[in-house]
Amino acid sequence: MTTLVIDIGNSRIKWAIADRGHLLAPGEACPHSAIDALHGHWARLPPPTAVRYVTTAPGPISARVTELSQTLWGITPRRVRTPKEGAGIRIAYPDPGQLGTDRWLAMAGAAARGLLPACIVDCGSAITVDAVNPHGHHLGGVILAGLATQQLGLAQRTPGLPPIDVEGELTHLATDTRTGLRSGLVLGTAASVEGLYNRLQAATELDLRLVLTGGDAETLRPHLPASLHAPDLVLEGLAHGAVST
Ligand SMILES: Nc1ncnc2c1ncn2[C@@H]1O[C@H](COP(=O)(O)OP(=O)(O)OP(=O)(O)O)[C@@H](O)[C@H]1O
Ligand SMILES: CC(C)(CO)[C@@H](O)C(=O)NCCC(=O)O
Ligand SMILES: [K+]
Repeated sequence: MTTLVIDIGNSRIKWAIADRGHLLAPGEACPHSAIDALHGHWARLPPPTAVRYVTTAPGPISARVTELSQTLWGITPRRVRTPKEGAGIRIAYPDPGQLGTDRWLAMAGAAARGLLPACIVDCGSAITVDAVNPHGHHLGGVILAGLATQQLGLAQRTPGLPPIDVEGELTHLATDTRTGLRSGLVLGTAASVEGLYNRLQAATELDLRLVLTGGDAETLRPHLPASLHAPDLVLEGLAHGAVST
């Protein structure tokens, strides 16, 4: 009775096999451009009994994932969508369907791990920062550009600047262009997240646990106070939500 859970983000596809609400070993994240390689990975899996996915980027990639699942196992994957209330989370948006399903699932994953009250920061193509109280009530949140998205923006609008390599020295007092760009990206984004976290703590009057997930969580974490890294929170929420909703 295993379920293949898949998170189709704007940059990458993440997946794992889940059993009764818990993740077994997650697979490697796969860029959209490498989707054909998934066929090879999935063909080696013991056939799942169900396939569930979340997408923030509907279109050809979701269609391709659906086709792979149908070809390999004859299963049409179910797309999960944000409910008003589900998997231990009540959504703050008056129109819950507007909230990215990955955001609901990350909150559900945090609730399932007993991490509430929390400020959940999903560091993907976009960075989302959401506050959830101890009862699983989502209180709201914000969306900003992620690291790769910021890099792309600079590369397009300021083509005279060199490309940014996130590996290397970080300092607020950079004395060369590459260090300044890298430090602005990493330290500047971490400072944004920290500032938002502090403001959310003040606004909600809650002692929120700072929980990081998403592809850039590890890059940002060293520059954030006492944060907890939960690498597969969306997939965990998907595994958990699949059995509880
Ligand atoms: N091996 C890698 N390949 C590509 N991006 C990577 C890799 N490792 C880390 N990243 C970072 O991951 C980020 C994307 O994260 P993630 O895969 O969680 O996003 P996503 O789920 O596709 O996006 P979103 O949920 O916002 O639609 C990029 O900003 C990039 O810097
Ligand atoms: C913000 C992203 C892209 C983050 O993956 C996703 O959650 C999304 O497409 N959200 C829809 C808009 C919203 O959450 O309000
Ligand atoms: K995501």
